[in-house]
Amino acid sequence: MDLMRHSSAFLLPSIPDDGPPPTYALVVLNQRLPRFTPLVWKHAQLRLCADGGANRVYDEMPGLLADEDGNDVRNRYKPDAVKGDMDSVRTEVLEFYSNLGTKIVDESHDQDTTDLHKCIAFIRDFTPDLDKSNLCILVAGALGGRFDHEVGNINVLYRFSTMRIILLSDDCLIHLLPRTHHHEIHIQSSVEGPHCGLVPIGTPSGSTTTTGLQWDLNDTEMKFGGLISTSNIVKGDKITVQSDSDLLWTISIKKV
Ligand SMILES: Nc1ncnc2c1ncn2[C@@H]1O[C@H](COP(=O)(O)OP(=O)(O)OP(=O)(O)O)[C@@H](O)[C@H]1O
Ligand SMILES: Cc1ncc(C[n+]2csc(CCO)c2C)c(N)n1
Repeated sequence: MDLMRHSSAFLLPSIPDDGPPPTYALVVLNQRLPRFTPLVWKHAQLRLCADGGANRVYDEMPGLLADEDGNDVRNRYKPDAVKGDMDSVRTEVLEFYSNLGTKIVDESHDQDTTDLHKCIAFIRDFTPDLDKSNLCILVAGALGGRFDHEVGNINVLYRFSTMRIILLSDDCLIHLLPRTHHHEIHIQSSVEGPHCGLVPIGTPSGSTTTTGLQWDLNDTEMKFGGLISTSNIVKGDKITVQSDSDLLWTISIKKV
């Protein structure tokens, strides 16, 4: 079985030169911007706002870069596209970015998929210039907030399970570990950990085996209603996971 490597290097000021770095794309959702949004914005080669996410960039980016001129920040942090059903983005914000050259994609006819879903499908299908050979999509503001939205955001990990997508908040990140691979998670201990979890959402896991955790699993069954691994602790700088089911990996983000 093939090995999949994971790293939160995008939270570091500069990405270490220890192998080919992923191409990052950023999707900003309609929640308070995580404090590291300007950093991941710089690492990303494509930046999208999901509907009301554009209001957040417009309203909050200047506050995250308080030592810079606010108007200058607004002009420099220009999304490549705003996409969604357009019921939350303000008209003045749409006009501001469209005058700067941002692509506006109105999909108000589709009331069956979320704005995040629409953004991921757009990245997959309509960005021919983006190198997708090692693409990692970062989603800012995906956690903490309305529970229906959080669950909808997690469901997007499953609907696009062959794409690398990382849900982010100020406090933690979540991504999928597909059962089709063995996994090696390289811990960036200056910015993440030690609290972590492995959660079998969707289907129970008959067997999961890990190394590098305080409470490692050894051919262990996990299911809702039984054991799931929450409040675990990373011990080493490398965690390995193999499972017969898709699992969610979550790790805390440090307030540095
Ligand atoms: N409170 C929240 N918690 C988590 N994610 C959120 C939250 N609010 C918005 N989002 C995410 O941001 C995206 C865009 O948000 P927006 O408010 O524009 O959506 P919406 O479709 O108008 O939502 P609704 O009509 O259900 O309030 C959503 O699709 C969702 O992924
Ligand atoms: C069974 C079912 N439940 C909820 C919705 C509503 N909904 C889901 S995604 C979305 C778009 C949000 O921007 C809306 C309105 C639906 N269509 N079908």
